[in-house]
Amino acid sequence: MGLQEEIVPYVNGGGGGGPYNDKEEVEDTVMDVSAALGIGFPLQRKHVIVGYALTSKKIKSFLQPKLEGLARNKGILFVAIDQSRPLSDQGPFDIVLHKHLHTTLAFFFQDYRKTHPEVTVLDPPDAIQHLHNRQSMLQCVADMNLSTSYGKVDVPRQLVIKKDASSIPDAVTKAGLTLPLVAKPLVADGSAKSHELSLAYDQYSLRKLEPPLVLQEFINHGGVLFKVYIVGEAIKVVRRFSLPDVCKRELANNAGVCRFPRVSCAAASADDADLDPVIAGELFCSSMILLDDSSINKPCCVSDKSLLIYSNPDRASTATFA
Ligand SMILES: Nc1ncnc2c1ncn2[C@@H]1O[C@H](COP(=O)(O)OP(=O)(O)OP(=O)(O)O)[C@@H](O)[C@H]1O
Ligand SMILES: O=P(O)(O)O[C@H]1[C@H](O)[C@H](O)[C@H](OP(=O)(O)O)[C@@H](OP(=O)(O)O)[C@@H]1O
Repeated sequence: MGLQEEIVPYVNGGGGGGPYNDKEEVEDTVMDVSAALGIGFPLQRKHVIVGYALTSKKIKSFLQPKLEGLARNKGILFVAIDQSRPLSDQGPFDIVLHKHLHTTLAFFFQDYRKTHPEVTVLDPPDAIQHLHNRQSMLQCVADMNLSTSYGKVDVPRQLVIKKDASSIPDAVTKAGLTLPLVAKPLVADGSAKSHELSLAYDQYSLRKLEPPLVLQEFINHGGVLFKVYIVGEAIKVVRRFSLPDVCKRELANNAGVCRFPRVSCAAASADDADLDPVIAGELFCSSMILLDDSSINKPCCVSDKSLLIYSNPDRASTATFA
């Protein structure tokens, strides 16, 4: 069985909805990702050991038996890291993979990277610290100030409320934010609570929210967003259904703050959906899991945010990280 046959069922989760739908793309991406991680096929050595420190939730969703079996057939072994013990007492590892380290292990990581420079640590804790906060994580996008003839990359106007919910209405007025607003927990630590988002139609209802939080202006973007997965040179864009546009009439006829579910998850694939030509023509990335080249053995930036595409009156598109 070739690489493609082995990977596609897993990558598509058997029932579609995964980021890849085309066998060639799967193989190209696996090769690109392997090259980005310094894994050459056929493997130059007996096997590559990937140590992982993941939550049980992430292990369940990511490290599925099909992936482990496929990896093993290619000489790549996934080994769980004991998060209560120093990394140097474990291994040996060739690559270390983690997400949302708790402080003990983050401490072990810093020491481990000094004593094991030969090991590729993906997303070194000190390089992704700013991503655990919904204000600082978007700052790197705002600082890019990226604008071309095709359009610009932007972030929604937003306001951070650290405490005292009663002050929110006045703060929104003072900041000049336009309703509706998306309310998001300030902390983005991967917990279920960090994904509890709400849509506010009037600012006085905002008093009910629980700081610390970020209030973002809602950006109409045609109900579709784009997610980009990048590891080294490997790039994959998928389209996902998103929150529908909010028109003025809907805004006038609605009040309060409404919690909404996780709308753009893998099951909400819009890859085969008919897109508004204006949006479809301006392919930008959206919620991006960015593991740029610098993440391999160097400080890196991992971005995992929703990027919304909408067209300005001047026809140029704006890609907005949200
Ligand atoms: N400013 C915004 N304007 C319009 N829609 C938004 C905005 N911010 C978020 N959304 C909608 O809310 C969804 C979730 O937003 P976001 O990605 O910030 O939260 P999240 O919990 O990190 O999501 P996930 O981890 O599931 O990708 C987005 O997919 C998009 O549909
Ligand atoms: O659309 P996907 O499945 O890529 O969305 C991911 C999202 O990009 C983040 O990776 C989430 O991880 P956390 O921020 O750590 O929660 C994933 O959430 P999870 O609950 O499924 O792990 C999303 O699936």
